[in-house]
Amino acid sequence: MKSLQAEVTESDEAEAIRPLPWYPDNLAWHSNFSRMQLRKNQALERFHEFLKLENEIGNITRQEAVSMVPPLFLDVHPNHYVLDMCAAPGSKTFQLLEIIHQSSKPGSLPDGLVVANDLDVQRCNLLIHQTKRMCTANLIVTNHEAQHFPGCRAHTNLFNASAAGSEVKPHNTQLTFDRVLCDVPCSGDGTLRKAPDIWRKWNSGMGNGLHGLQVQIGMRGASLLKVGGRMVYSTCSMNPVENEAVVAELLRKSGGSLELIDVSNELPQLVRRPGLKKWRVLDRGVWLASYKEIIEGRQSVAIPSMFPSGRGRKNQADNNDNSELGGNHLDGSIGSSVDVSEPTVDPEDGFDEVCEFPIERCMRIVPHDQNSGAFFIAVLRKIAPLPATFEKQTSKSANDRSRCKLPQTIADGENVDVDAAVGMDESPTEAGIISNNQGESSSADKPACELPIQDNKDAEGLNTNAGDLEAKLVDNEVDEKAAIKIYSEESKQPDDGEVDPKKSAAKRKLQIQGKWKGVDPVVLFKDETVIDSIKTFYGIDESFPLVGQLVTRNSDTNHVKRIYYISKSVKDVLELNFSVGQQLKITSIGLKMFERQSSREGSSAPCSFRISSEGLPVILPYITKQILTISPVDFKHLLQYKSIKYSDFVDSAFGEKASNLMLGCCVIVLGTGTNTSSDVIKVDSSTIAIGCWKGRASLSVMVTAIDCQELLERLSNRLENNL
Ligand SMILES: C[S@@+](CC[C@H](N)C(=O)[O-])C[C@H]1O[C@@H](n2cnc3c(N)ncnc32)[C@H](O)[C@@H]1O
Repeated sequence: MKSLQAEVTESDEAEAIRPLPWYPDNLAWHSNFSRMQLRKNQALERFHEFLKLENEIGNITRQEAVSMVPPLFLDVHPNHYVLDMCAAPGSKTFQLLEIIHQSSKPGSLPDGLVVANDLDVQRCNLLIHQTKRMCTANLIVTNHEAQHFPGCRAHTNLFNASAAGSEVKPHNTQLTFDRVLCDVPCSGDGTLRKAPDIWRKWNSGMGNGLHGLQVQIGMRGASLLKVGGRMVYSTCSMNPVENEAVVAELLRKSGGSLELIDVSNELPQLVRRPGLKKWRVLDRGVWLASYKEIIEGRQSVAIPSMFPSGRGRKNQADNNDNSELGGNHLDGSIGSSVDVSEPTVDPEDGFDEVCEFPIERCMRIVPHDQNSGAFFIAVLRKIAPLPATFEKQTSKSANDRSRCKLPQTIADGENVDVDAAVGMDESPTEAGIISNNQGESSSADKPACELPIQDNKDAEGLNTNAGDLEAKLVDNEVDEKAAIKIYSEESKQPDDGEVDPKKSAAKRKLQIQGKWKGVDPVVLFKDETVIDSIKTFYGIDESFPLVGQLVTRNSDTNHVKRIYYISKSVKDVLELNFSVGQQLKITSIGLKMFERQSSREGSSAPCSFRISSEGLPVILPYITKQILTISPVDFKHLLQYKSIKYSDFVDSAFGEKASNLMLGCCVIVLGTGTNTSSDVIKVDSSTIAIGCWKGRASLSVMVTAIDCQELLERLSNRLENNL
């Protein structure tokens, strides 16, 4: 790689690419080339092509280095339930999925799952497009305001209720997570180096305007976290109001249930600086050392929790409850606004407040320490259930957002959290919500009562996505608009085959009748005739669980076009979601496993469903029919010519076996020798297999052009290395 650098810069002093020393197992590498160099420099053309191809396939993800840090501190294990609260465009979700899947053997799925949520529906589509490369059955994508993420708590009476035909098991009565990532919207000043525009646009009002929302998201994350679980709070901003102040407020509100973990022993090679113990708040050009200094009329903009002590002033205590941004002080029992004692003061400067928590355990990553973007990260552990008021606040607001029409009677009264129980519509008391809904937050999705929105005049140009500039595909090189278009066009395609205007109208009606307007319903696919025909045709081994783990997005099960496979963990969440009246607004779920054949030849095949490329790796070890191994030379020809007559295969025995397969989809596995049309097919992590169409006269590949290209490269590497 040094020579590559030399060719570009006429100097070989710096390395072209190098592994990031702090990333485990050398899995992340840093490139010194700018986007411009990659695009324009001819010497880098092949390298650039390689990056683009591998990115498209899903083998490489291009990402700002520091943006990869938060998931590492989550300490995710394959059996964990992980919630990524503000997930789009999904670079961290992808990393989380990689960790969940890291030790999975071919054909087996991890016990954990990732729920990736984002408020913005278009960005959710982008996330779906990005994570599709992962081919995972362990992901659910949802579209909620993170601060109101549904708790899906089933009422105890529902334990035996059959929802969508499935029983809810008592241990599965609430959606809680082992790990929660709050990579919240922020003002994004940490991305200044690569997004210099921020220099002109940024103002202190942006951070002040987001503080309340950030606290709310953190609070909701904490309430959805299991006791003993870890939560990471992160921003790509260096503004303490969006960072240390938020973390301190979470600690304050949690009343000792959350602890800020000292992670100085983790990723020791990552250079980081401690969190700030004291800071001042800038409001309209005035630096404020404490809440006491706020001028009249600005109390609803700069609030106590933005300051290191988190304390308000006595004569404001009552007013704060209703006027403060973000509704942090609703109940008056916990939190800063009602604490009238004098703030802690640093004796050295006489008036600056000092944060009472071990806030230095937070991490600040600054650009000049290791040539990176800037990031703020705090790692929290839940050591006890949260105080009732904290839980109540967050679950109340969540339930207000996901009302469902279930009876309000609670037979066994005691020990039931009435607020959190399904369908318990309490009158909402939640305080001001920063209106940052850019998505399709419909009126149905609005709180019944919204308190005043924060005075945001100062935050002109405030963009709750600004924090995402770091992830705004500057690195990913994905054309965001194009990807959204591709995805939405794809998702617009009727799931039920050909476009029939009558059918489309009926389908629209079905959707409108659903709980989440405009979102295709998730339906468990149970058509035994179809499932049996698939099982018989491909000889799918009984040990592969199909029943109960197939879903579609089409209520008209007779015209299903795509069938998705879900892991056991996703199935459990789905069943819980059914049982609580579909509180989760699911925009994507499962791995596309089977697709209906629509061609004329396809409809005359014994099985009308083909195996999709995404699903093939999961089901491959269980397929016993319609599967053959092929020699490298014939495989190469097949990828090059896309379709080959049976008599034209170099290995004539293979050609004959292929011609004897049943009409329809089949699976071709790359063998190692020259004559490999043997009957014994071994599958391991290095196995290469593709879906093909066994026609009357020829065998044709059923993979995309880009997949063919990548497979040809892999094949030539293998042949070169004699693998
Ligand atoms: C910093 S970005 C997240 C980047 C993402 N974690 C990644 O690594 O690719 C913040 C995201 O929060 C989303 N967002 C803004 N307000 C939100 C809210 N109230 N609830 C959920 N998501 C929100 C934005 O749409 C944006 O995608």
